[in-house]
This record gives sequence, structure tokens and C-alpha cells, in this order.
Amino acid sequence: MKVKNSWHRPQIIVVTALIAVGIIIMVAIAVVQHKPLNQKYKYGIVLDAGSSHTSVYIYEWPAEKENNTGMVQQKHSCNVKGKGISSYSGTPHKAGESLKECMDEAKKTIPKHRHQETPVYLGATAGMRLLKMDDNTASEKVLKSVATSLQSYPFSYEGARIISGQEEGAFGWITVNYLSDNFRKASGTVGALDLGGASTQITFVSRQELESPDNSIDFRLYGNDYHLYTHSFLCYGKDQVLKLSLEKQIEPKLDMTDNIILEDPCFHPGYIVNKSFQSVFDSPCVKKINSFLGQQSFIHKGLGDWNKCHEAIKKVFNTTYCRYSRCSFNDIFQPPVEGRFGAFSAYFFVMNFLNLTTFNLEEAKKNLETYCTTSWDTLKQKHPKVKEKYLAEYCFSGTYIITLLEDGYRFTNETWENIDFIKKIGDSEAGWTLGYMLNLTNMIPAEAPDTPLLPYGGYVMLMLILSLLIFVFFILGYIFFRRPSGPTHKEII
Ligand SMILES: Nc1nc2c(ncn2[C@@H]2O[C@H](COP(=O)(O)OP(=O)(O)OP(=O)(O)O)[C@@H](O)[C@H]2O)c(=O)[nH]1
Ligand SMILES: [Ca+2]
Repeated sequence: MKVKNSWHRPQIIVVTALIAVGIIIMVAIAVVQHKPLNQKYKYGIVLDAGSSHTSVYIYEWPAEKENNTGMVQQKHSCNVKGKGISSYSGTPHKAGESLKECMDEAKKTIPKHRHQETPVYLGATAGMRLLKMDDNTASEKVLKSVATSLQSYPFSYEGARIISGQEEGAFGWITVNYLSDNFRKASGTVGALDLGGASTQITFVSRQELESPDNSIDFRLYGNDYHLYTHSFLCYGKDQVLKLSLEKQIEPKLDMTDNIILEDPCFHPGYIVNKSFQSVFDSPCVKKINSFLGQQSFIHKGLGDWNKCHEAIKKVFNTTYCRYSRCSFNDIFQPPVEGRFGAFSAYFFVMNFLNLTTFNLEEAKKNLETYCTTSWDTLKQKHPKVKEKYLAEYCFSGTYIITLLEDGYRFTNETWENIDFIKKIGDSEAGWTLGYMLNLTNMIPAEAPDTPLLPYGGYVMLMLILSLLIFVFFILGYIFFRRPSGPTHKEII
């Protein structure tokens, strides 16, 4: 009997090719089916109305992943020209006008079809807190003015308000930990140190019992509980502390009848500038002194003596009284600092300018001592492009930062090493604004969102590898089974 194999070589090739095409089509369908639709981005705008200036931040995130940590990033930022909104207390309508250039820029940056759904928030910090204390009506007028201005844009206006010091600290902490992806990794968290013009915040996770409820915040984020210590020191931003320090030096001289010459160890030798008393006493942070014996101004003269400057600055911290087991200063409870810290805003501007970000505490002090003795003329020649106001104040500001961290918050030579002076993480600036927006848009869920088993890229790769394997096995199988092991494979007789 002659059994004829009904499968001939060309037929097998055609069937193999058909199976291969089938697998490819299957993979293609699966890939297209699961591909995120053309990446659509959403946007949010936050205005940081600080005491010294206002910045507009635009954030961006993929529309389908808004609950995944690490997805929101800063797309753009704009510095509003001029001073902070609290400086418009006498001419409130100008506060709103001042935002125009940056808000027009926001209109250009965000695609038009997204304008209507883009939330815009304004948060004002210590400058407005101080104005509210000084003149509540004026602060309301300023807020009304910025609110009206923001409402004239095609975005979704979500409010303009003064945020509390606690919020400022907590949202700064959320920002740095969100950007470092610490919530998803459930690794340790980093503390946040923010130094502004009028206030300063310290926030970190503490394992100790928090003795004062005002300094305690609990969060549940992505399925983890966080027990935070936070405090905001109003009047301890670097501009207000400079006023405080000048006031402390001026006060004993107020009964002098001659011109008041203030010899300041925190300013450079050769620095000599006439300043108005008004510029020092125009804040609720310093004592109101009504009579200057007919004088309007004083002479501010630099000495360039770091040690004396350090001693003078220590005096702005009251460490004589503490009603808790432990205080930072001014009778404010603080547990010992724990873990790593990100120090941003003026901590970064100042320490970065002074090249002190990589030194240990003792080296930083030594370098700063040398810097402070540099003459004012030499410095101006060396840094012709730096704003004179900033340049004049770096010795003071650097000394304040070291004193605040060491004598205020009690960082030691060892724990100093845990401080990272940072401006940005990735493309996003460190500050309270991102955390504020994440919170208000509910983008930081208490429980971790369900995530697919594999990310999209991994899924595509797996499908490709599997189909390739099937294909290779098929070919190998074909070659193996067609190989004759006795009579020819064509015919068995
Ligand atoms: N050297 C330097 N100083 C800056 C720069 N930008 C701001 N400052 C100063 O650093 C201090 C803090 O600035 P910010 O962090 O913007 O303070 P703010 O948000 O206006 O103030 P708060 O409302 O207290 O947070 C202020 O004294 C500013 O004048 C900068 O680019 N370089
Ligand atoms: Ca600030």
C-alpha cells in the first residue's frame, strides 16, 4: 500500500507564513488595544504670592495617570516683576495688574482647548500674614484685587487666599517627597526646610511624641501613614530677621542726639549706606518706635566681623524659656531633627552663591568668616552683575542660615551632613506650590491606586518575545519533524 503525505513543502511554507502573519496581527491588535490614547496632558496653575515676590507655576501631567505618584511636573514658571503683593497695600488695584505679564504667558503656554478646565490657585504667605495683622482691610483689598485679575482669564479660578504657616510647611514637605518618589517607594521621607523673606518652615517625620498639637500633622498617602512635625516661624524669614537685627542694634542708640551710625558686623568693610528708619520699622515684626529724635535716617556701616555677626544674630532667638521637654527657640516645641532634609528657597540662593553647599559645618563657618571680611569694593568688582541688594546681604544671610540651623533647629556637625541644599528636583522647583495643587486636585490619594501588573513598555516587549518564541518553536518543530529517520518522508511504502 502506498500512503501519500498530503502536506507538501510549499503548503507547509504557506501555512507557516499564515500563522506568523496571524501572530503579528494578534500582537498588533493587543498593542493598539492597550496603548494609552495619544498622550493628553492636563494643566494646573499656582501663584506663589510670597513676601518678596510672586511666581506663577504651571504644572502638567498625563491625563490618564493623575493618581500615579511622580506624574505631575513643572512645565513653566514666571517671576512677576516688582515686589510681593503685600507691598501694594497703599495701591491695591496695582496688585492685580502686576500679574498680567505672567498670566498672559500662562495663556500662551497652555493649549487653548485646555484653558477652561485648568484650575488656577493663588496662595499668599508671610507678607500677607503680616499685612493682615497690620491692616486687615488693606490685606482684603489686595486679595480682592488679585482675585479679580485672575478671574479675568479663561482658566478655572479656584480661589486666592492666605495659606497658614502649617499648610506652607506641610505642602513643601509633600512637594519634595512627591518629586523624590518617596511615597510610592515607601522608603524613608526627607524633611523640608524653607527659608522665605518673612517666614521660615521646618517639617519632618518624627518618631517622637509631638508635645504640641499645633506642630503635628498626620497624613495617609498612597497607603502609608505619616506623622509630621511642622513649624512656621513668622518674622524669621531672612528679610524680617535683618530688620530685627538692625532694630536690636539701633534701639540702644535712639537717645543719641548726633547722627546715628550703626556699625554692623554682618556687612562688609567699606559698605556705608544711608537708610531710613522707616525701612526698618515698617513691619509688625519689629517694635514700633514712634520718635527718632527728629531724625529720619541712620548710617549703616559694615564691619565685616563674622564672629560678632554670629553673636548678634543669636540674640534674635530666645532660648531662655521652654514649656516643653525640648524647644527650638521662642518656646516652640521641636523634637530632635531626624533623617535627611531638603533645604530650598533662600537656603539654596544664599548657600549656593557662597559655595557652601558641599562643606561640613565647621568648614562652612570658616569660609563664611573669610567671605565676610572681604571689602565691599572688592566684592562689587568681583560680581558686577549681581544685584547690589543681594550682594550686600549674603554675609548676613549666610550667617543667619548657619545660626538658624545650628542654634535654632539644633543641627549638629553630624546632622548637618544630612542637609541637601536644593533648588529643583528634576524640572520642578522645590516649594509649597506643587503640594498645594496636588492636595486641592485630589491627586494624592490616601490609598495606592491599582496599577497594572506590567507597565505598557514591558507589556509590549513581553508580547513580542512570546510571539517570537512561538514562531521559532514552530519553525524548529517543522525542521525537526520533517527530517527523515528511515524511509524518505515523502513516501512510505
Ligand atoms: N540671592 C538671591 N536671593 C533671592 C533670589 N530670589 C529671592 N531671593 C531672596 O531670598 C529671600 C527669600 O525669597 P523667597 O523664597 O522667594 O521668599 P518669599 O516667598 O517671597 O517669602 P515668604 O512669603 O516669607 O515665603 C528674599 O529675601 C528674596 O529677596 C535670588 O534669585 N537670589
Ligand atoms: Ca516662600
